[in-house]
Amino acid sequence: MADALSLVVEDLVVMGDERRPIMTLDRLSLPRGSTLGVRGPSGAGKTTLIFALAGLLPNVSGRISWGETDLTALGEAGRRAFRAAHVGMVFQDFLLFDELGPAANAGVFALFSPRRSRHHVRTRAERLLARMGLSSDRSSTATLSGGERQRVAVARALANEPDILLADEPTASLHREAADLVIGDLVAHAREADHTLIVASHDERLLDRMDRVIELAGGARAAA
Ligand SMILES: Nc1ncnc2c1ncn2[C@@H]1O[C@H](COP(=O)(O)OP(=O)(O)OP(=O)(O)O)[C@@H](O)[C@H]1O
Repeated sequence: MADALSLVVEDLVVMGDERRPIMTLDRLSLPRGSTLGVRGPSGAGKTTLIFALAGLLPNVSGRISWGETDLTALGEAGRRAFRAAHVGMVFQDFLLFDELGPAANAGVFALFSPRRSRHHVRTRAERLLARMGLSSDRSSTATLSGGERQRVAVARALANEPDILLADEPTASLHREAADLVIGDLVAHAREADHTLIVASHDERLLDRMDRVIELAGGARAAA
């Protein structure tokens, strides 16, 4: 596992399809291994910030430095390599493979892992699913409920033990009890080994567990 990384964001501007800024953040500094919540009204740019921090967006100016690496100075291939080495993501709309079962989805990173760590990723995925109360022997995720799909997506992100975990509304489609379990898993993952955790969320129970919370106002320049 790679060392945890600190984060420095400066003068971040993300441009939308019409070449207009859709998210701006003046400054954010996060020590390695800390947890951050991002709140803000719908459309404020929370998803955009999470995607930019993962290096998923092309039209980004300013600085996003994870340790020594400035993502805004890298091309697409460089950002992809950085993501593969460091970043786990929980997407708002899950992005599961419907035709694969929960275990195959949660353990999908085993396919891209070095041979020696594949078994570890798969075992960890199955352990996480069991802890979340999900049977791993179904052959498809198409018929799972929204909450169940959410838990598979969280298990997938955690199975790979990323040193940076970015999550977009990870509890949005869960009932309270399942949401609290997922919150416990995300925070435990961060605390276990000084992993960095950044979550965009409206869930106050989740935000309360973060070391810090920043507010995106949308449109206006934000600083943290
Ligand atoms: N590629 C794009 N081109 C133009 N505008 C975009 C693009 N992507 C997002 N937007 C707009 O940018 C704004 C921020 O979107 P974003 O999804 O980041 O908000 P959010 O805070 O995550 O909202 P929600 O809480 O509803 O998920 C929105 O007004 C959205 O419509």
